[in-house]
Amino acid sequence: MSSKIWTAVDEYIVSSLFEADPVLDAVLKANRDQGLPAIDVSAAQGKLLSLLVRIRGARTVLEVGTLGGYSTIWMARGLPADGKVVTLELDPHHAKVARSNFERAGVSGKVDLRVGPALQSLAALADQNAGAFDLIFIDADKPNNPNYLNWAMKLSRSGTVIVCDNVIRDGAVVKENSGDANVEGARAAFSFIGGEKRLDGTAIQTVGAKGYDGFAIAIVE
Ligand SMILES: C[S@@+](CC[C@H](N)C(=O)[O-])C[C@H]1O[C@@H](n2cnc3c(N)ncnc32)[C@H](O)[C@@H]1O
Repeated sequence: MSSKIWTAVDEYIVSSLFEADPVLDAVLKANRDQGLPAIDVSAAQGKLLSLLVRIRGARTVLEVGTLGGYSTIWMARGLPADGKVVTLELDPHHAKVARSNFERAGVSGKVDLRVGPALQSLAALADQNAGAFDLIFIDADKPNNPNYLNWAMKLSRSGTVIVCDNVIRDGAVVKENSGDANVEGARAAFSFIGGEKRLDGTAIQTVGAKGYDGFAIAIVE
């Protein structure tokens, strides 16, 4: 089974279930034209995030790792009119592209984009009593996964849903001492979720246009 068929099935999912979406197509085009790496979530994954926001009845979302705002837009679309996504991005160029994408998608009023190292932005959010968030999506530098999960616990309440992306990594997650900091970050996410009594979680392996990976999902008890 090759990644070609995974991509074809992703295209089938999108063409069967989604309306044509020139805005999101333009967002992805802008991201590539502006030199951002193609590490946005897939359309099927973005829709899942949007559905999770709706299923949770979330009004407030925290995202760690904006890139060009593709996943942010999907989640913003799942929120009610007065809902808010706070999204954190290190790279000023990514943030600039994301801002113009939020305008393009008509979600600027729902998005609070904060530029800088996420650990600093998270500390500032805690100082400002900005939590508790209803859903938290962690998708930034993977070695910091346990630090982000630690902040997520502080910025959550009972019922908060936490999603952590890229935790399977072509199956390398099962390797101890892989020497790969991203794999170690994925394993650290599992250790954190498994070791935190207030979290009840699982992880789902996925294949698709983005290859073989997966996400962890947990709820705060
Ligand atoms: C995988 S991309 C995010 C993709 C985005 N969630 C999407 O699906 O459209 C990861 C992003 O995290 C950002 N990032 C990396 N380290 C960071 C840090 N320490 N603080 C904040 N953002 C960081 C990167 O610049 C990159 O834009």
